[in-house]
Amino acid sequence: MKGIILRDIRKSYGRGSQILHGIDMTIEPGEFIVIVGPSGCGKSTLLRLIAGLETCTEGEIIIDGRRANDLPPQDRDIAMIFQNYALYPHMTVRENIAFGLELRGMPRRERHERAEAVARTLQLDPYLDRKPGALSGGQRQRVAMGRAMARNTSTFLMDEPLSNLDNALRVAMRTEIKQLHRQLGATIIYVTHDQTEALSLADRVAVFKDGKLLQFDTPEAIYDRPSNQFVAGFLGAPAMNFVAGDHLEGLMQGRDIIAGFRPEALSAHREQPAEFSWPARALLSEMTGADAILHCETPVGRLSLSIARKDLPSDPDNFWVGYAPEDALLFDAHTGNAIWPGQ
Ligand SMILES: Nc1ncnc2c1ncn2[C@@H]1O[C@H](COP(=O)(O)OP(=O)(O)OP(=O)(O)O)[C@@H](O)[C@H]1O
Repeated sequence: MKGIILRDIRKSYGRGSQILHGIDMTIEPGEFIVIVGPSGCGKSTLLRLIAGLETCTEGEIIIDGRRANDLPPQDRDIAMIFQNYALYPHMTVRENIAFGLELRGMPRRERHERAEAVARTLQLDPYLDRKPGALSGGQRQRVAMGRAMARNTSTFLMDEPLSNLDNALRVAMRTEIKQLHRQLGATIIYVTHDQTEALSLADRVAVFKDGKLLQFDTPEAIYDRPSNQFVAGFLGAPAMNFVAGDHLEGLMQGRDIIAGFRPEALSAHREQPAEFSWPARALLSEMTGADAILHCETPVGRLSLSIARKDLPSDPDNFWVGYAPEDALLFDAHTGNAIWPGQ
């Protein structure tokens, strides 16, 4: 079977410092997987295990149907792209892209032809004779990807490849990486701590925390049906609003729950709506374009609303925040696990 299967992967560095606690994932060929989670949760460690740069303490890594635990990195048909590009400053773009091919003994002419073909795909052909110092951050990033692509591998591992770029470039490169993925049909496993990157790039998102995989699903499922309160709060910007269950009317009673409302699920009103609302006072409104993010203070705590600018309250010191109980996602206050209707 093609693809990558991780079975009960555990990793510890010496005694008492377990970094990964039994990770199970099946990655289909051609999938774009994004691994997301807070700093230190083990994302890079998992990538390094798949690449073969580290060995796992327990568990199995199956690549294209073959147990790969003992395969050296060069025999895994995998290319890794790091955030600090690792380009050679004294080499041209052509030589940088062709570099890995030389190590594999490909003749010079063929190497350069291959580098030029890859450069065309990445729209780097005007820069083939330049050195990295004369390129923008985004162009350098593309050269690093070009080097990985030149090797014709079926799987790319990317560790925060956009984190050194400024915001505008990051957004542009996101689109490029997505297009490239369509073009190459390769499997991509991409690590980031940026939830926007995760939701916008991935076919499936893997959310990690403290060395555990909390949820592995499509961006839509992760957003709409998070499996627990951490996942709900980590993905989505602004973050989900959490309200203690005993403050809520119209929701199930008799169980300790936390209700989560996405910022777009709340509304602002000049007059008190007939039901389900809290009085509010604005703290800050951020213009994001046609919409605005309204941060406000209410008796149930601070809330963030994402609303059309035209719906911003005319009196920021005196308005109402409305909610519909059916829009709340419910979490067990003790375990943090999601509670779905009927449970
Ligand atoms: N060689 C090592 N020896 C001991 N501990 C290590 C080693 N490499 C990583 N760690 C620890 O493993 C944990 C996970 O590190 P990892 O780099 O996988 O996290 P990450 O999720 O990628 O974080 P970040 O987003 O900050 O890069 C960290 O606590 C780190 O200190």
